[in-house]
Amino acid sequence: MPSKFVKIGTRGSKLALAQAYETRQRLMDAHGMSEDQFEIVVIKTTGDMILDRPLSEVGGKGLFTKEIEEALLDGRIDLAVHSSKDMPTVLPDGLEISTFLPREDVRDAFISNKYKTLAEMPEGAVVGTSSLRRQAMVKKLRPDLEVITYRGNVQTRLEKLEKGVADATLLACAGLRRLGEAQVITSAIEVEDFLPAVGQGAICIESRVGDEETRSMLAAIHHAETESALLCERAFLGALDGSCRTPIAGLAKLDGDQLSFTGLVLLPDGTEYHTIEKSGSVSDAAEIGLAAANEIRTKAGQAFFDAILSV
Ligand SMILES: NCc1[nH]cc(CCC(=O)O)c1CC(=O)O
Repeated sequence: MPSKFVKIGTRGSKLALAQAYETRQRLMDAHGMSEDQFEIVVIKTTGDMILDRPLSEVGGKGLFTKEIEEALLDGRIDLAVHSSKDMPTVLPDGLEISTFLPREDVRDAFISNKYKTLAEMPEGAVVGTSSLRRQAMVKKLRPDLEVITYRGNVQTRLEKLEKGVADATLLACAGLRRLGEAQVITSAIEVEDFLPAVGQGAICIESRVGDEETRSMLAAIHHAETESALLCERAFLGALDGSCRTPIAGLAKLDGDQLSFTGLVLLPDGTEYHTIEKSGSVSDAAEIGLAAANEIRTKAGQAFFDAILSV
């Protein structure tokens, strides 16, 4: 049993705290540790402070991670818990993603008090979302709907729905489940219709390179299948120079030692999109993601990528 006192760094949103508590609980179960051997250290990030603009307008990478990574490098925390979806593909020197927890439901949820599915919405109905990927995919499936962008955490987005600012919204099933809010899901949208963001539903844990004590403690809660899927998806995103704010989707599925990846890139207005499918051995997860990125770049052309990366 680790004798050390463990400091877990996290953002302060309800979802981030739920992820930190899940990590703490898994460590307690794996090592017979007690809650008082942990401290949850809440760190405010740039992304938490700017609430009045879409993140795509704020720009810059690592809006939800930079301040937490500084605390990790300074030794103020021993490990940081993140949504993989919000993690940049390039980490600062000296840090690594050492651990993935078992992935939750990867699907997006359709949430509405008026309609049961996206397909059922009448022409001109309003979907509110903060994500360019979701905006683009709604436009691809239903060009006749209106999409408005709004920001805020899961709670404030649900409140906006209550107030009638939009007729429906889309959120990750995983986040809602972790918040204990799964009852608000009107219907889960299958990934064949609505491809999730790279990393959606997967919690990852970042630690210092060379901190073997923390690493070996974390090894007991690591989920290798999730890591393989994420290696593939993050290689795809990284090679395309995308982030959680670009209209890029990707999902790797594992079946025994086989991995199949689907990737999708879209213009924000949904008028043009390109898909790619690649499969191979799980041991080549990152190579499959890279190959998919190279093929989709050739397929879509550089002008298309210049357009989506400058939005
Ligand atoms: N960008 C915010 C964010 N980051 C991770 C999740 C959901 C949880 C997850 O995908 O693990 C969310 C909210 C959402 O998209 O609904």
